[in-house]
Amino acid sequence: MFLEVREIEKSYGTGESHTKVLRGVSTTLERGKMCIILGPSGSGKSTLLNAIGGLDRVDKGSIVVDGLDIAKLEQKELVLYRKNYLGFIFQFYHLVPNLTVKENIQVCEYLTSSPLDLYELQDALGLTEHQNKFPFQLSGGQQQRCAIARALVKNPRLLLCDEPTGALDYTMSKEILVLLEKVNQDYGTTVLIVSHNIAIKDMVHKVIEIKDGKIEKDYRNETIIPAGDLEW
Ligand SMILES: Nc1ncnc2c1ncn2[C@@H]1O[C@H](COP(=O)(O)OP(=O)(O)OP(=O)(O)O)[C@@H](O)[C@H]1O
Repeated sequence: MFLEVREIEKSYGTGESHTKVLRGVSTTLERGKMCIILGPSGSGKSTLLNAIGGLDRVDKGSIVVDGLDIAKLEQKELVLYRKNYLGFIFQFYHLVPNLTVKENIQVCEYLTSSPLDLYELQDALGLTEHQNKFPFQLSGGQQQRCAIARALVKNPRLLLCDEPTGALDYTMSKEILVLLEKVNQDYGTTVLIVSHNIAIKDMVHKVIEIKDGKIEKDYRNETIIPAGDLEW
């Protein structure tokens, strides 16, 4: 199994402000599959994604990614894990404002000895004509495409997406979902998406629904609908 999450628990705060956010979460994901984590606001979706991404530590349980038990890693090893295994996409792109599209992607290209071809990637993501523009000269969808290219250039094994379409309108959201699907198909990248958009559950291989820090539903889709055909 590519990803195995076993009985993880996570709390924030102490005393009266103590909140148990993840209460024994277990799940798995096969290599090369797409998965969505759904659930109400505050249910623990981002906390789970951040734990898998090594951005936050869990209190109990284990998270094994491609054979690596990340809950056991020291801080320096966690940095290497994020560098060597992961790509991140967030709701608000987080591009470097004074770098062009191409330069934003290059920042991550230098993180690996075997990056994907920058120009092919720009082409695949429709960024070639925008490569010399700065983020403020781009639409939200174009900025997110740049963020996807930046996450992908180091050819990560796992792409973690926290509300990747949260700041985009319908058309641009769909364009980004089609791209994520293409990335999964063309590069075989395992993709884990946190979103409030329940339509996405029809285009992914696996659906996890969280409520109050526990998994309520966890199932595989028998059939999946192409992202371009989703309606919401
Ligand atoms: N660093 C933190 N310190 C304290 N509490 C936190 C921290 N991060 C998250 N929480 C709390 O943990 C709970 C779960 O947060 P999380 O962001 O995982 O939820 P979510 O399901 O992703 O919500 P949303 O859909 O609104 O983004 C919330 O009650 C939140 O306030």
